[in-house]
Parts: sequence; structure tokens; C-alpha cells
Amino acid sequence: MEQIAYLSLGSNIGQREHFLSRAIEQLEDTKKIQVVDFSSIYETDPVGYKDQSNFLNMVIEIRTELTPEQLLNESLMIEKKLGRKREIRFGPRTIDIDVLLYNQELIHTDRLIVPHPRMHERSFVLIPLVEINGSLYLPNIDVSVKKQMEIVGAEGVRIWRKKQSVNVYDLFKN
Ligand SMILES: Nc1ncnc2c1ncn2[C@@H]1O[C@H](COP(=O)(O)OP(=O)(O)OP(=O)(O)O)[C@@H](O)[C@H]1O
Ligand SMILES: Nc1nc2c(c(=O)[nH]1)N=C(CO)CN2
Repeated sequence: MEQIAYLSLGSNIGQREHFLSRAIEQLEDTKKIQVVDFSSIYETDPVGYKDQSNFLNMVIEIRTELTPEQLLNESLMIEKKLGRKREIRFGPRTIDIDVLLYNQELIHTDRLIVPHPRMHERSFVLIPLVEINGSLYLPNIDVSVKKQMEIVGAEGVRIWRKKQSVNVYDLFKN
């Protein structure tokens, strides 16, 4: 059966847009994943570990027949393919793919927590997520993403490339 999930993408090393578009391509090439919607791209100040370059962040909506754990595995594999090295926690990365939401499920295993446990504190996640679907609900904290975005605010998040077409790859054209 098809499920709906939301993924956050982030990059702050090298050709940041290239890594976002490659990650989307790789996700679309994965059997049982279809990208069905996406946000604009935002440039965002680093959160957590501050001594690093600005990020580009965006959120995508997918339909998938993968289980949450399989989706995490695919995401980790794509991160690896795109040269992600795990060095500093919250530190620089070519590409980071986080599972934000999987339907309205609450998941808590050794390897996977969904909704993502820090997403509700992060403007760089909430703003693009609201752009796709403001009526989404965060079942872990009992609030809509729109309400939560209003609480957290928009500091450090600036539009970089505005979504202007239904083709995700148009975002990456000059
Ligand atoms: N919802 C989730 N999405 C992605 N990874 C998760 C999630 N919940 C738990 N994890 C685990 O977190 C591990 C480390 O993830 P990662 O290195 O991307 O963290 P990070 O990007 O530095 O920090 P953050 O998770 O705050 O973005 C992953 O290997 C995965 O097992
Ligand atoms: N602006 C921004 N800051 C971050 C990001 C990110 O994607 N964007 N990811 C992190 C991962 O732990 C830590 N800090």
C-alpha cells in the first residue's frame, strides 16, 4: 500500500544545488518512491554547530511503498553515494536526508524516530513544509506545522529559489 512521507534535504558543502538535485534524482530512481510535491529552496543559517557555511534546505513529499526503516536505509545509501562523511554531529555535509513524517505514525526504534525529533524546533524544516502543506499535523506534539512555524518564526531562513513550476528540476535551472 502507498504511504505518504515528507523528507527534508540539506546541503552546505560544494555545489549545494547539485547535491539537492542529485538526491531527488536518486530518490526518484528508487523503486517504490515517487516524488509528488516539493518546496522552494531556502538558504539558511547553520543551526546547532554554527562554525560552518550556510545551508540550502528544502522539503519534498513522496508516495512510497517502502516501510519507514526501508525508507531510512534508502536515504542513508543515497547520502553515502553523494559523498556524505559523518564527522561532526550537526556539522557540514554534502547532503543530509531526514525522514520528517510517515503518514501520522509515531515511530521509535533504535535507528529511527518519526516525526523527526528536532523538526519542530527548526525553521529550516517548518517553513518549506508549510509551503507544501500547512494543515499537516505533528502527532508527537499535537500541533499543526503551520501553528508550530508561527511559534518558531523565520529567522535565518531566506528564499533562494522560488518554486514556479510543477517540475522539480526547473528549480535547478538558471
Ligand atoms: N527521522 C529520522 N531521519 C533520519 N535519521 C534518523 C531519524 N531518526 C533517527 N535517525 C538516525 O539518526 C542517525 C544520524 O543521522 P544524521 O547523521 O543525519 O544526524 P544529523 O543530520 O547530524 O542530525 P539531525 O538528525 O539532527 O539532522 C541516522 O543514522 C539514523 O539512524
Ligand atoms: N540551517 C541548517 N542547519 C543545520 C542543518 C540544516 O539542514 N540546515 N542540519 C543539521 C543536521 O544536523 C544541523 N544544522
